[in-house]
Amino acid sequence: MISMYIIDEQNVSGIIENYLTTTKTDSTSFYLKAAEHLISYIPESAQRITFFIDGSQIGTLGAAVAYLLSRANKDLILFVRASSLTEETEAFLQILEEQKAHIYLLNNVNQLQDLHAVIAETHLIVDALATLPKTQDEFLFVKQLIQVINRVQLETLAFDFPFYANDETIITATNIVTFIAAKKCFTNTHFLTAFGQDEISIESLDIPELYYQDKIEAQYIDQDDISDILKQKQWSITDHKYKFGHALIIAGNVGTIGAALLAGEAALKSGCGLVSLYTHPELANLVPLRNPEIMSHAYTDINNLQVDIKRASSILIGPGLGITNQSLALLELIFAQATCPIIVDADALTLIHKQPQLLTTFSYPVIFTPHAHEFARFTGLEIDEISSHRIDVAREFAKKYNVILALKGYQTIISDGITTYVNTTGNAAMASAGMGDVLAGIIAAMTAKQYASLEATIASVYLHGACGDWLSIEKDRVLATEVINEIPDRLQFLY
Ligand SMILES: NC(=O)C1=CN([C@@H]2O[C@H](COP(=O)(O)OP(=O)(O)OC[C@H]3O[C@@H](n4cnc5c(N)ncnc54)[C@H](O)[C@@H]3O)[C@@H](O)[C@H]2O)[C@@H](O)CC1
Ligand SMILES: Nc1ncnc2c1ncn2[C@@H]1O[C@H](COP(=O)(O)OP(=O)(O)O)[C@@H](O)[C@H]1O
Repeated sequence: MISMYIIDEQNVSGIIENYLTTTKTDSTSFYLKAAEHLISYIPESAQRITFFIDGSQIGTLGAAVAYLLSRANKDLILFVRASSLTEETEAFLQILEEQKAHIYLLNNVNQLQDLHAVIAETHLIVDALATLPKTQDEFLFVKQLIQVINRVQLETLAFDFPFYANDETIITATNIVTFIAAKKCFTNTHFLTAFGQDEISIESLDIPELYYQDKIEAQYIDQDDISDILKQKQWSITDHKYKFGHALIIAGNVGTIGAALLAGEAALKSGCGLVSLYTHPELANLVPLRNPEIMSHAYTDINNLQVDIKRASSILIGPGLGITNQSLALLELIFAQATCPIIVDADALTLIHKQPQLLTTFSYPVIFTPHAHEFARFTGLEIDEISSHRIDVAREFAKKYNVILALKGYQTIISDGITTYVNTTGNAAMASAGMGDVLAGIIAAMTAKQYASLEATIASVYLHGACGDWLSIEKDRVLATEVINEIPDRLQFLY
């Protein structure tokens, strides 16, 4: 990918227009130059091609490509969905008409009945539609249009993004060439389910970042970003364990001690110098049997806990903790006494929802790590609403509560309310019990090692997914403990 930035698909036309006006670039030359690049996405074997274009700048790019193809003697059918077109589109269409291309104005639902037969005769569909429906009538029309296009099951090249009516009705493109930067709709769960990253290419249109930097909504995280973060900390031969941080973990209950162990082990393997685990009194003595490096205590040992709260360089609360009054009291204690970053995970997220006043009093970084269900419970939003607007809901939540949010799932979104990142590692083989507990442990270690909280969260999410990706090369399913064992090698690789 040329650009790792993500912008709203609805801003592209405006960015192109602004660029052309500000730089006083001749617009026809601009579209023709772009079309010369775009033509390489049209398979040579496609002789008869259907174009769908509209009044947007994407539509103009479609018309410009059609114009070049007509000069290469391709047979073209253009369906134009617009009440008004750009001047350049009008000009391209006029020449295309003279060259005997078939051009139809698409504005009537009755036309859709015959559409299928016409498209089916062609070899390729180019979707250069970008103007989303504004009225209910337009919506119904567009929905039916997309259904007809999809029923033909032809190879389909989408310009900028596969046109959609709503989350369920998206043109099933086989290839996508997106302009300027990646698009926000690509992070929508429905879109992610329908398309793979491999199907998306980016064409910058030679528009410099200056013309869209105020429109950047988020950015994908790449390996270099993580290396840059990790390299900020260099260890010396004289370092002792406290230099590598002390993670305090409050986790586990009867039946879920595994969650506490997974978080603790993940923190250790992520390079934390010391892990203190406070857990259910009946279980504390079992912890060293599984992992002797972890210092274990009963969470009823409040005196020791208060000392550790002051000594810790990060505090993780929640994995397998249970939703009890005892857990709530521990959460309140942490929020009252912590002097370091706090990671709020799993059951602690559910508890904090009942005590929102806690979120008005803290003066240290707080990191929330919900999966979609936990986030829905916290925010009261429907899971569908979250899935469709992952960047927006994550950013708004982080801003509202002044926390760092990692909204987990495929392409985890991380935001501090100002800058938003989209993770590029991780896969469905990782969808197994305890995987979130491991991530929480990694974040606890990274924050304990004094990486800035946002950077620690980004690096942890990327590292966690990178372990899963590495393991899934040879396995269909990846266990949480396998990810833990992979951490040191992946960490070293990323440094
Ligand atoms: N070995 C262990 O001790 C384990 C303990 N765990 C702990 O068990 C407690 C409960 O965990 P959960 O919150 O996963 O509760 P559940 O596993 O009970 O899930 C609650 C609900 O969330 C839904 N859900 C889970 N993940 C989702 C996602 N990514 N998107 C949408 N819906 C989703 C489920 O369908 C379910 O309806 C936590 O404290 C957790 O840390 C789990 O991490 C599993 C492993
Ligand atoms: N399909 C997927 N693609 C990428 N990452 C995934 C996928 N499914 C799960 N994960 C990752 O695994 C972790 C699961 O966390 P969570 O749901 O809290 O699990 P648990 O409660 O069992 O510990 C998250 O970090 C999530 O991003």
